[in-house]
Amino acid sequence: MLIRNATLPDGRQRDVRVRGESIAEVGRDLDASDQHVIEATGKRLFPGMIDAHVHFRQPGYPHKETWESGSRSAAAGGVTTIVDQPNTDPPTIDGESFDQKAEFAADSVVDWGINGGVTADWIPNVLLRRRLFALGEVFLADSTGDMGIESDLFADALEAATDNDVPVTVHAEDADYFNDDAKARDDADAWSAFRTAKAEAEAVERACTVAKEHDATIHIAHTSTPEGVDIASEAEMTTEVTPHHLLLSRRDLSELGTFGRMNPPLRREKRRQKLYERVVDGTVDMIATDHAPHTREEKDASIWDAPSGVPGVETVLPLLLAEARDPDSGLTYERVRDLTARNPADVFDLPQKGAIEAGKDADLVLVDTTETSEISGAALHSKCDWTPFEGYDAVFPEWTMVRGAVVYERGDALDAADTTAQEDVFYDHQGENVRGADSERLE
Ligand SMILES: NC(=O)N[C@@H](CC(=O)O)C(=O)O
Ligand SMILES: [Zn+2]
Ligand SMILES: [Zn+2]
Repeated sequence: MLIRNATLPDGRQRDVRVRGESIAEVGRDLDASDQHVIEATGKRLFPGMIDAHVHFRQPGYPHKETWESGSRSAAAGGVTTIVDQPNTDPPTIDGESFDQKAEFAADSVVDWGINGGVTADWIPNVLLRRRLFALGEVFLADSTGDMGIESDLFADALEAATDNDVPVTVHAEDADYFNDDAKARDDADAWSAFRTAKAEAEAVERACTVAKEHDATIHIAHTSTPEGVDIASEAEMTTEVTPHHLLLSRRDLSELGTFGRMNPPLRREKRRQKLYERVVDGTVDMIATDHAPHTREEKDASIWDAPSGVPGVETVLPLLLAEARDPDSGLTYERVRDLTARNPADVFDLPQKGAIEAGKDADLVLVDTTETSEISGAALHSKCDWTPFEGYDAVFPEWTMVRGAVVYERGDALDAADTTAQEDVFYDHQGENVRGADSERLE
């Protein structure tokens, strides 16, 4: 198959030849005889996004999301690899729970990784020898699933993971710095007042210190403050930022209400802007969504009762591409590529992923950045039919390819001239564990 005359993120126009599961060749005027040709003139081709932080909810909460619905949502958003977090039921903390989740993951149309969690009951020697993507998110405070742990256990877990060459990702909040005064309030902003910016900064600082003591590196999940990013970056640790912390602030809570409750919470507009600057200037390593679906019914509760978390896997790349269209944002298409593909592949050691180069997996997304459309929760493919980005401008993929197989085609992109809405199409495809097949499991 030949994708002809696509514009790459750096602006070069190239043909891309896909053979089997891989990119065979990237060049100009490649021979197209005997080839299925996809015409891409005027369109941009991106490496598929690696979203290192999603919650697909199976086993345990299939009414919120399943591997099928979550991975379709990912594919429709141009995400070709996802990494699932351990706060499912049962939590992913031992061999059995890992294997059970891996069976659910067989429903995924995109490639995947499974993270392992740490609780008092975890079985490190077994868990760390599975084909684990990373240990994490290790919860330094309670979030959905109440998996918060004490400092001593964190240090032990870090040591065990590092001994087994397993990366560690950390949910860094410290409940000692939560502001109990906020509990007297019942407006949506009370959650942001409660889980303070200082609680994040302190936890990042402590986690980085423990990591240095153990000669280990850690990756800080969903950093929501410029302070947290700076502390981690000065300690030479890596960070991710979610689309909601990048684009939303406490100002938006009057509209979002309890649907805007997540951990860590939305911050003040000034902090959001400083976080954005760090995403633009390269201090932040990657964007990851923390896709945390909950139903409308669940979210429609008091601020102290609503579950924490917002969906995001389908809207993240479309939102970033819309940002990159605007030269004033400072975010370039190249930077978007780095934040969504190159850097996560680098940080988490996925040499086969993250770039449009000969020899890499053919994980590709074709977009038309000359136009935007408005995000509508009802049109998304997640079981979660709402989004905090309702009405935002976005650039959705025309199609998404995983290891050489087109897994998703947008209905209205099939025949642009025909405006009678056509159905989006998903093609059968079995996503694979990016850490290798089960049968190759190490002893
Ligand atoms: N971020 C959230 O607010 N919620 C996540 C858990 C987490 O990532 O902390 C969830 O699983 O619902
Ligand atoms: Zn978290
Ligand atoms: Zn999370």
